[in-house]
Amino acid sequence: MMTGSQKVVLLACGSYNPPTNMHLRIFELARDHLHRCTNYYVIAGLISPVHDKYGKEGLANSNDRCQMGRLAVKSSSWIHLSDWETRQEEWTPTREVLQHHQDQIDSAVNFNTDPTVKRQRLEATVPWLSHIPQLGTDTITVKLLCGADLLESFGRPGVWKDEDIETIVGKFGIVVVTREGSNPYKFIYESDTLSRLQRNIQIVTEWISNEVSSSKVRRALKRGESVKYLLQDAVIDYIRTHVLYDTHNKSLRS
Ligand SMILES: Nc1ncnc2c1ncn2[C@@H]1O[C@H](COP(=O)(O)OP(=O)(O)OP(=O)(O)O)[C@@H](O)[C@H]1O
Ligand SMILES: NC(=O)c1ccc[n+]([C@@H]2O[C@H](COP(=O)(O)O)[C@@H](O)[C@H]2O)c1
Repeated sequence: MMTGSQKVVLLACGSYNPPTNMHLRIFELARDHLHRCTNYYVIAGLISPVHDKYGKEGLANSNDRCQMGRLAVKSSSWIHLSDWETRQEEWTPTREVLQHHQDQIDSAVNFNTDPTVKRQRLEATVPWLSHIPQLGTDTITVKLLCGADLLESFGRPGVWKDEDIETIVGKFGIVVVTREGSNPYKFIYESDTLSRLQRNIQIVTEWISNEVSSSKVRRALKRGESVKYLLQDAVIDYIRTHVLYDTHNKSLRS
């Protein structure tokens, strides 16, 4: 970590229905870009699966989505799963999800300067934070990590409140990974709010474009087609064992 850099936690929200290797890849791409091109130093990544009451069609239950998320992030030393959203009574808007994790981090950082005491308390209360070796007393900012499709959903009427967009981008900041079929530069140019807040938007170009999406994976699973190398093997095993995504009677090829 270079002196003067700003510590960051990247939080990505989504259905994770199921978590794919692209969900992990966008974290690696974003971290690599931020370290090479900005002053940000990424200390952790967080995957936050959405609440069951978000009500998206075909959403597997959150317990299964969190279990698959935990299995998926096992291949990473710095990406963790946060099940906080799924444990709430209702769906939580993304601005509040970011704020909750920011508050957790702030209270952990300020709690106690004795590293042993701090770690013990974190292990008991916020295990993902206790895994961060560089947790000192510096300010840590949570940023939203997303694909360009999520950024473009900001423009869909009635989906996001204007004040939430203002806070998410203006206060926290957003890191956007390009995705086939989206043009985040044009989208930002056409939005007065996003153009004004452009300093807080990092765009990361995925040159090795790969249109893996959870919906395509679900379709393949339903047809009994192989999804090996699109998902972590442990996630495929979990789907098979728990007969998710209409895989019954299908001999899921691995
Ligand atoms: N191939 C990809 N490239 C860039 N970003 C992606 C890609 N797949 C997922 N993401 C991003 O990961 C986050 C979580 O995505 P989500 O769980 O909604 O996955 P999805 O594959 O888009 O789902 P679905 O196909 O079910 O709509 C979102 O910000 C989304 O834009
Ligand atoms: N107003 C909001 O805060 C808002 C609106 C739409 C989607 N989201 C979040 O975006 C993520 C992805 O949603 P979609 O799969 O519908 O694109 C989910 O985690 C969801 O909670 C938040």
